[in-house]
Amino acid sequence: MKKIAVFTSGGDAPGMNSAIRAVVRTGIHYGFEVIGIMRGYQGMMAGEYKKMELRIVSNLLKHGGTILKTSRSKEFMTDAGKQKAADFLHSQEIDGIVAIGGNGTLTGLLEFRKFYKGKIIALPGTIDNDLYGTDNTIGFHTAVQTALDVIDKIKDTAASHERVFIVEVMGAHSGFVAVHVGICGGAEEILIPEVNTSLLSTVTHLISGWRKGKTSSLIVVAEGCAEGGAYQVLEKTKQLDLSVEIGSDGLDCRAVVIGHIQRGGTPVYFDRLLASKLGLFAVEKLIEGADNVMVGEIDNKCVLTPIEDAVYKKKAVDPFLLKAAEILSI
Ligand SMILES: Nc1ncnc2c1ncn2[C@@H]1O[C@H](COP(=O)(O)OP(=O)(O)O)[C@@H](O)[C@H]1O
Ligand SMILES: O=P(O)(O)OC[C@H]1O[C@](O)(COP(=O)(O)O)[C@@H](O)[C@@H]1O
Repeated sequence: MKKIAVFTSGGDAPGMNSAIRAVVRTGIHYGFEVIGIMRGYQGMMAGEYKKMELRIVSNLLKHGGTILKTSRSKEFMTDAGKQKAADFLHSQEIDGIVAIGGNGTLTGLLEFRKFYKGKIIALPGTIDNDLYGTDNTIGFHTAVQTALDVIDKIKDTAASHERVFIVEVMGAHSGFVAVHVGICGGAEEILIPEVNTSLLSTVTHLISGWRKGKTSSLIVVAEGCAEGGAYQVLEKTKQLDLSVEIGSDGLDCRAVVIGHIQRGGTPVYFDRLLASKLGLFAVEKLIEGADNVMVGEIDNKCVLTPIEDAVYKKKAVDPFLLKAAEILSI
């Protein structure tokens, strides 16, 4: 093995740059040529790349986003697209690829295996933390901290106006961000895709808190929860008949969608450290012959998991955290 390629794909996540830096520096340290493919699978099909030198990755640790850019590509989902991408890698004599991305990127790698002859290794880069085989994904901690900073501000207004705020965080299919943000932001209720909750019981629980002296409340909603996003939850709440519980005035509710702010910004130390460790580990394992695996960290140890398991095995939200969220918000 002489030449490896690194790329970022799918939703960007803070810490991806630290991962690129670690892959490039480890590769060069062990005497490899490292190239950076631009714009994920899109750039791989178009043959867009640059040779990565040591100093290209200088001063990167503190920057959000990804210097290699990223994309979501429909063409790569076709066999013709994957063949084009493999032809490019074969023409450049690339012996192994290091992919940094989320669930979709890794699903793409499983398909790509049939087309590309070299070795394939993946790093978990997504704010969603929804990959099996790692306790945390690169970007998750920063996204949680960013959402929490917003919620701390919103809670000032909630307290001053004695309001209910329904705040939507990212997570189309998973509630990791919502649960962590909810516990740390002191949410009365957390709605996530993994748990079916009735809105009536959510609001009834909220009102029981007001009866015990609360004068403001926070509901954290993951964007993909069954009741919909924050604005849908707000509309449905308005339609509930709460006159018996709280009189004719109802609840004074507002909805906020935090959105893509959660994907950007300076990575917190945890994401830089995780990305640095996993980037180094990935290249070392690639050199040793690892293939079709994702690197991750479980109980502080770097581990390998087949990409198939990382994608298809379900990482569950910790039931202890759900219990903590419920008990600590009474
Ligand atoms: N089943 C699939 N087959 C081939 N490529 C896929 C498949 N699923 C996803 N991809 C590729 O991976 C890209 C990134 O996936 P996406 O879900 O958008 O982001 P993420 O990796 O952050 O979850 C997609 O735009 C697509 O090109
Ligand atoms: O950037 P887009 O296309 O609006 O994507 C939004 C989605 O990306 C995420 O932020 C991250 O998900 P992925 O890393 O799996 O792409 C999701 O939480 C959200 O649903």
